[in-house]
Amino acid sequence: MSTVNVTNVDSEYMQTGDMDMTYISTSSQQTELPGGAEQQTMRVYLRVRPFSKEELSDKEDQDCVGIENSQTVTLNAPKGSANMKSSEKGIGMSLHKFSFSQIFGPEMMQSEIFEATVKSQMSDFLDGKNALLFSYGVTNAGKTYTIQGTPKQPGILPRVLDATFQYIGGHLYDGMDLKPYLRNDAQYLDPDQVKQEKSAKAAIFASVKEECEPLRSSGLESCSALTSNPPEADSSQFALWVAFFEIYNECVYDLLQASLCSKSKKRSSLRVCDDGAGNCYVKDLRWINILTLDEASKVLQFGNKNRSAAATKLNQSSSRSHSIFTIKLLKIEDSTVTRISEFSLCDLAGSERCNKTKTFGERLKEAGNINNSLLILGKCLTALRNNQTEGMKNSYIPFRESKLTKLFQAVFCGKGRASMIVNINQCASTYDETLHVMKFSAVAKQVVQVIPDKPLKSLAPCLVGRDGKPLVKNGVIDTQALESFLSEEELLDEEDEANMSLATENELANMIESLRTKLLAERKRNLVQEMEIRNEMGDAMLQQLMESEELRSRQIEELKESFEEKLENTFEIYKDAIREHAYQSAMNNLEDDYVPFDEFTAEQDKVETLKRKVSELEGLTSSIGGLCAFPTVDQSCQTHPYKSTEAAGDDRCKHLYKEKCAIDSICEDKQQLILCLEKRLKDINVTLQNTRDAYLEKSSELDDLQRTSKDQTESMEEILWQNVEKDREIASLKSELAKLSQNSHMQLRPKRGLLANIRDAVTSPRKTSTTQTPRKTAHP
Ligand SMILES: Nc1ncnc2c1ncn2[C@@H]1O[C@H](COP(=O)(O)OP(=O)(O)OP(=O)(O)O)[C@@H](O)[C@H]1O
Repeated sequence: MSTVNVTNVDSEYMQTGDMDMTYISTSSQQTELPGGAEQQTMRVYLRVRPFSKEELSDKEDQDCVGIENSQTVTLNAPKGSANMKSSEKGIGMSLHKFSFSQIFGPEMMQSEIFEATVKSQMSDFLDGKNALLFSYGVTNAGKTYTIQGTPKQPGILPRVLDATFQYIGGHLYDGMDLKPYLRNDAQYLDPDQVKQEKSAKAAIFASVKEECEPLRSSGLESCSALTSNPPEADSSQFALWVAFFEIYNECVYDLLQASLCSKSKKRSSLRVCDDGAGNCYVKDLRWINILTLDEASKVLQFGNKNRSAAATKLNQSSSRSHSIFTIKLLKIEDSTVTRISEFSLCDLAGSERCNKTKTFGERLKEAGNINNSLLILGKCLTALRNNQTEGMKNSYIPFRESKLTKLFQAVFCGKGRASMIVNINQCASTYDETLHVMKFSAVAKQVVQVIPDKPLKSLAPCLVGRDGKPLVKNGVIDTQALESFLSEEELLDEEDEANMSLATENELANMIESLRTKLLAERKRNLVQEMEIRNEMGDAMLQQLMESEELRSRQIEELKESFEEKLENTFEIYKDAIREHAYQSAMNNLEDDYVPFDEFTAEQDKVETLKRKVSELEGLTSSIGGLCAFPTVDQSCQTHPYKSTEAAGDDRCKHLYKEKCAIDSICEDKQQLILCLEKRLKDINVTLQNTRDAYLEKSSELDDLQRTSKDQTESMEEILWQNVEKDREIASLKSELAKLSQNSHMQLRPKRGLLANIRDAVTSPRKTSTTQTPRKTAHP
């Protein structure tokens, strides 16, 4: 096996060689947090028990356990063990290495164990904080020996009691009228109740009188005081109350019930309830006020007599239950309890497996329950560890799945410091179970605890009277709150079966009647609560809907505005472009035929003048023709008798005729010009017509564009219409919601989950609205 440096390695386990598996966690890290709180990994100690004579003669010593140093131990699989067999098949390793906060070898004395393990918890306890110590291991590994010890070798418990009495010194409160109540509170007892307490205590002591050996006489001298005593001048006093109970087959039994000693009667189990602040406690558990160490010793002996100690093949006096001894220290100032701290020492049942112990019937059930509660403890520790590991998803911690973890949930969640002593023997025959225990402890060692510097304010005790109603809490009497959680805890219980078999028919009927009344009250309370939650959720949903509606309308308004602006801009651009285009086209067409206006009017004037001249000449010609028929040139020369006058007239005619011809030709030219101008006019008209056509064409394009923009406007209107539909949906949702809350007033609906109901309520109207709402037809 290769050696590894075990310090500062932070993995759960790592392989260090062919046949070597190392399970190490960072050795107990302690960090100071702001505000003085302390954060550290759970302290897990290992105690290795010495071999007994029988074990040595049975050749149980096969070097399975090797202590390397004060924090590292190796486990070497012996031949024939399941672990060796699987490692031979290539599954897993045969050599395992584990690290602990501290390892105690077989030679370690009880006093050394006490000093090294519970020192910090002890001072926490005396300082007003809670502490929890587990002993965990396979059966016959030395758990009870470590916790309780023997009269000659007292274990941790008697030493804790002794150290507490040493601390209290002369400040002991012997009034017995202030008693622990629920989990963290105290009750003020009237004289009658004090009498009852005294007689119960006397009954216990009477039954153990003869057998009791005072603890102090048997070796507690070495127990040193862990903290300095309260100063003499300090007027505060301390009362010490103890309880002793066991969890057997997932039922809680009080080990200090006097009746338990008689075998004829069946034991009644106690209920684990919630005090309303998330702290579980054992209801009706007997608390005994102890004034001396001798009294404590008697209480312990009495409880031990009651323990379920059924014989198994491995250990004739093996304890088959988890036994829990709890000490409560009440600090009393001016007749008021100002502080309560609790130290629980839990001796867990053996963690062996069924096949190994050859268990059958009742023993098989025991083993199942033991393994189950240890499994849940392991699950809780694993979940706690995982939740504290960065990057790991927060997982559910199954505290409430077993009585054991339910009771100590608060301690694991920061209301105290927990530590664990893992007990192992070195026997080859129990190697596989021992390996299992070691792996479990590797997980426990990685659980981080945050221990507050001062006792938590929320744990400040509440003092209650005989009726259980608080006298004062934070200076204010809060009877209503207490009443509500007391009625709750009555109803929170899961198991009454254990008591049922003992009850008479009448008692059962009464019980049923009272349960029915409680059930009705509980239903009523639930209904009110459900209504409140519904209303709250309804209001929240309505608020959310209104906000989202407002946001959507705002968005639509903005969208609409931006669209309109864009459309207007586009229109303007198109209009300008069309105007420009029409002008350009007109200019292009006109350019070729362009006649300056002045020239054109001058031409027209000339034409008019010429026309006038032509008509004058025509008038003149016709008047001459009236006097003498105008002859042809040859004819006039042959026929006229008076030649001289005739010749003069002929010349004039000829001259006129020439003038007329010249004028005719000018007229003809002018006519030509007019025709030409008319033709040009026609051409200009055609050009104008073309320009108008082009303009019309562009106009139609503009119309198209307008139509397109109209379509866009319509699609926007469509969006707006959809919005209206959404509004309708919202309105229908609101009315549905109102109906729902009305319904919840009217009838108690089966509790199938509030969220499911709301989801139904929310989804059903949506479906109908989407299928039935008529769609708006598009505008033409
Ligand atoms: N460190 C030790 N030194 C001497 N004897 C020890 C030591 N540890 C345990 N023993 C003895 O071993 C036997 C078994 O121890 P114990 O009853 O404490 O085991 P256990 O783990 O509590 O068993 P179970 O789970 O069955 O109750 C007892 O006789 C006890 O006295």
